[in-house]
Amino acid sequence: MSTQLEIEDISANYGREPVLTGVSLSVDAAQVTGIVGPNGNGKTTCLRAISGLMPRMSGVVRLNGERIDRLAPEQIARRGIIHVPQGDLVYKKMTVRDNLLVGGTMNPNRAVTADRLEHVLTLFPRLRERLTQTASSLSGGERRMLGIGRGLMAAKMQLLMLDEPSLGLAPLVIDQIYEAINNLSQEGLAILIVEESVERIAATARHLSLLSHGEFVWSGPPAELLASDALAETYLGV
Ligand SMILES: Nc1ncnc2c1ncn2[C@@H]1O[C@H](COP(=O)(O)OP(=O)(O)OP(=O)(O)O)[C@@H](O)[C@H]1O
Repeated sequence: MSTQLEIEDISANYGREPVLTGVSLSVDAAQVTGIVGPNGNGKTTCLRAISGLMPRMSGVVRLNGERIDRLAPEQIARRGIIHVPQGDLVYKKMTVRDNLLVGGTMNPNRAVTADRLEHVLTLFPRLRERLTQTASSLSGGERRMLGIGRGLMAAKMQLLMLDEPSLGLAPLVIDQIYEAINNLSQEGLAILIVEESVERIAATARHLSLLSHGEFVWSGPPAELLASDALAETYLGV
């Protein structure tokens, strides 16, 4: 399995306090990798560091062996790193179709955009049924699908990063979102997901890393984390 993304010894901060201290991680193609851990421990910051959104950081980020940590966010996006942030950042007054087309504005031509649109609508049939509706009329789950779908309109996709894709959704909708994630992974995409809950991501991820106070304190297969009372008690408060 080829390694798509490697981060090495990343430290980052917003102000005086370090938020990440020397974290390293790799993400393989055709696999789902998860970062889990309690709120406020640096999970989102980790994704932001990969996307080039952390001006105060050190360490190395490589995509397919090439360093990208000195590139601007838009250059990193053009290399194929898709970052779907937490919350549903959709344009509420625009239709589902137009929201998706916004995701394809950097594409080289219309044929690529048409191809991507068909891919997204196959992945999320609900969006096909609602193409001409405004985003404001969608349910929470449909809005989440639209946010992910907009990211997937990009011409180049090397790594998909999702920040808490299940947040605030009903279990049935979470299952649908994770089914789409599984399909994307089977198509060969490397996927990195931040989730607070280990249970939510355990069946999908091949590998999890547990972030606590800005450091990875454990990495391994999800079953190992679920089976460890000591890890769960110490770091997850369960
Ligand atoms: N823009 C910012 N400016 C200053 N501090 C920030 C900023 N964003 C996050 N922080 C702080 O950095 C720390 C890590 O936040 P981060 O969002 O990465 O954690 P998280 O594990 O993803 O938690 P959550 O799931 O709640 O987003 C927190 O203490 C947070 O308050």
